[in-house]
Amino acid sequence: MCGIIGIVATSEVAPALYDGLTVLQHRGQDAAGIATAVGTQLRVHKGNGLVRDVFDARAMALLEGRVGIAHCRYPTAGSEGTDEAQPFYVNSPYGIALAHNGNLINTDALRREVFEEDRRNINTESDSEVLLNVFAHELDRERSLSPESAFRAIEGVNRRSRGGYAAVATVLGLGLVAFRDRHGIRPLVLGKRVVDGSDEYAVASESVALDILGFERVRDVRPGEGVVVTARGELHTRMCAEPGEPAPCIFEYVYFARPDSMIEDISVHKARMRMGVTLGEKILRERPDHDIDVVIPIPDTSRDSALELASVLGVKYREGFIKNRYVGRTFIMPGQGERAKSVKRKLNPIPLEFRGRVVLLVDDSIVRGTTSRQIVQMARDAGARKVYLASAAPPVRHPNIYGIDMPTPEELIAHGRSEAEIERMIGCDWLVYQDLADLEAAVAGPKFPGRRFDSSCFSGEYITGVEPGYFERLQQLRSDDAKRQRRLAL
Ligand SMILES: O=P(O)(O)OC[C@H]1O[C@H](OP(=O)(O)OP(=O)(O)O)[C@H](O)[C@@H]1O
Ligand SMILES: NC(=O)CC[C@H](N)C(=O)O
Ligand SMILES: [Mg+2]
Repeated sequence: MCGIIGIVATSEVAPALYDGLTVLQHRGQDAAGIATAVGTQLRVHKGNGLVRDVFDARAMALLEGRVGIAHCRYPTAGSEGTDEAQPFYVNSPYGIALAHNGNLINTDALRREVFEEDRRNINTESDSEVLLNVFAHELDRERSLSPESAFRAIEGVNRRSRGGYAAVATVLGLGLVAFRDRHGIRPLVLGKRVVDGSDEYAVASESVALDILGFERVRDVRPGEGVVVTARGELHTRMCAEPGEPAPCIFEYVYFARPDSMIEDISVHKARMRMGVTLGEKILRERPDHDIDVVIPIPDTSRDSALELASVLGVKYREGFIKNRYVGRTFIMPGQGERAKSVKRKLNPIPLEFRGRVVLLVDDSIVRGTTSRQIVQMARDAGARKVYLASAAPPVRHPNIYGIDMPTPEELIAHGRSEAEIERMIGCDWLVYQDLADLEAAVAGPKFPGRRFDSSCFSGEYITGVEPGYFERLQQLRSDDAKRQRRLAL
């Protein structure tokens, strides 16, 4: 899952883009980049690493301009190489830089089309470079450059592209362009601030980026909608696709987004608290005579749910694992070896919270099972009498194809396994998962009952449909094994 942000201001935007990226860092730790428009030039600086490692004073000085976009990357396509860091750039028409969060599922067909019919070169394996070239080609068909022509180009993109995408672009001579796929799978939110009487706008993956930059959250960009903010600060919006059924990704609420963000008018923090309540109620239903002494969250993401769950059970909540704040998120690391090592470096138990106790560990989700297997063992080693495990999300049994890098069913611990088998593999005394209907109701909350989400990694239902052979090809390209081979070749 990547983080994107675009800003049009009345003063230099690079410092704000940088600050915005630092609060979107949890969405992608592999690479980062900023592109700004100044006069007739696009300035781009990008590289592998965390935001703070990619930019230094020299790079920031280069990034002049009052219109710009930025990206932090967690790859779902292509390699982890520097040349696939974003934003991507094309010099024609006008000069366009684009940053993308999501994953296209018709990349191969589009890549062929772009080369054979649009006669454009794609230099990397990245789906985002394909998306940029589709947009560039569609814009090139227009006679002039205006918000209207950009909207028609976005219509073209939406007609041709399938998958999950939220994108920001800067087009020389126009300003900032942003768009979102017709199901709104990936998030994108619009913000506004007034500086010395002038309007300034920003779009970002998460509202937390708007908050820290002093932009007020106006609303989410609608599924299929295009947004243009001209370099002079005029906002234009238009629907650029046949309306599709909205299906925002539920995994944003489960794991990806920061709790202090609002997505689709739903507070991520509140959604997680409600997940804790419904999971607690399930435990009370299924194990009314439970013997749990203490509820312990697996930091960071599960905290909101664990606290509420403990209160529903009427059991005390304790922080039993201390997280090394200098180790990043482990789930979004590229290789299994690195992920497994990082859990140990990241979490350390406080034995007195475990010794002689029956503990219920709570995590937001169990994906590959890397975290839970180690954590359960750590709890036992720290002296727990019994170790139970609760997951605020249902079993992840199916690949995600819209921007979360879980492409290979065999790598998912729950794929093709019953809950009893998973329990045995994880080594806990019992395991409880949230039911999907409860998760969806918890996220929708009282304000949006019955709202539909993209829950494909739990249900196996893909709102875009999937071409035959797609999963097999994805697996060949993106399994941990394939990634290891590619890294060796770099
Ligand atoms: O079953 P797994 O494959 O281990 O994946 C699931 C775990 O990974 C994530 O934690 P992560 O360390 O990435 O981030 P966090 O600190 O935000 O919880 C998530 O919160 C789970 O703890
Ligand atoms: N997680 C994402 O949003 C990834 C964006 C894009 N598919 C890439 O791999 O760079
Ligand atoms: Mg975690």
